[in-house]
Amino acid sequence: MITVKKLNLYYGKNHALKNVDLNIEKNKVTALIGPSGCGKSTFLRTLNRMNDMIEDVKIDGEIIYNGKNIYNDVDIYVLRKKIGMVFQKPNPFVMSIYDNVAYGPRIHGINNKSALDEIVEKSLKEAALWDEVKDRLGESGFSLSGGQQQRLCIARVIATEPDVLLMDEPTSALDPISTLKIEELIENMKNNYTVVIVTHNMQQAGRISDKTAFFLNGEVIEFDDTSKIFSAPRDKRTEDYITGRFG
Ligand SMILES: Nc1ncnc2c1ncn2[C@@H]1O[C@H](COP(=O)(O)OP(=O)(O)OP(=O)(O)O)[C@@H](O)[C@H]1O
Repeated sequence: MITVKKLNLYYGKNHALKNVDLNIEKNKVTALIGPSGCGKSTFLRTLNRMNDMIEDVKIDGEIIYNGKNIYNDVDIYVLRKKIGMVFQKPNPFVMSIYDNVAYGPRIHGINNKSALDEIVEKSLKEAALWDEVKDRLGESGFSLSGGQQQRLCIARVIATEPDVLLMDEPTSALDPISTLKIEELIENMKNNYTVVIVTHNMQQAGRISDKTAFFLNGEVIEFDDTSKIFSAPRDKRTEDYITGRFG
């Protein structure tokens, strides 16, 4: 799905990603784990070129998606539609629940009311939120609980029909019950999408991901099936991290 080859990223003089090679497989959940500041979020953001907006960033290497290097000949607008992002804190727009979900499709030229209705319903259903909001679609997105707001943000991304969902600690601001709902949702979503998720929560990575990449100081130390990483890691540093010896 996405092949990353010899990716290096510098914030000024800070070499934040070092020769990262990684293969992100279609319809799988890939977890990125590692101690604070090791480059997980930076890596996630390279996948839809969110770092481009930061001053003084230099990137080399390749990220091949659909046969093309996204840093060469790709329209960023189209790329971000296909590779969507969900952030740590739910960030609904200051508009109704309906308009939050319809926002992306409208930007991409869909204005027909019944087509939009259909997309809104389908996206909210996929995000496991429809039953809770179907009678209050005109209310503000901010009238929802934190967990519901995060599912609304997921519905908003799904509405533009992405292939890949990037999630940066999507449950770290949520209570345990909302967290479990989002985890369940992520497990179901992999039938239709490829998911890459940054998490600090080892149990979460173990529960929901198929593949895990362990980052340390900007390098990928180990990348394998999640079951293998957690039961028989090859590298001592991975073992030390997952058993809680540091980080
Ligand atoms: N916008 C930025 N400008 C400059 N340096 C940055 C920026 N974002 C991150 N960095 C630096 O890049 C390195 C990696 O940070 P990053 O946020 O990717 O790590 P992380 O593993 O996601 O950390 P955390 O788990 O704490 O979120 C750190 O040294 C950080 O200070």
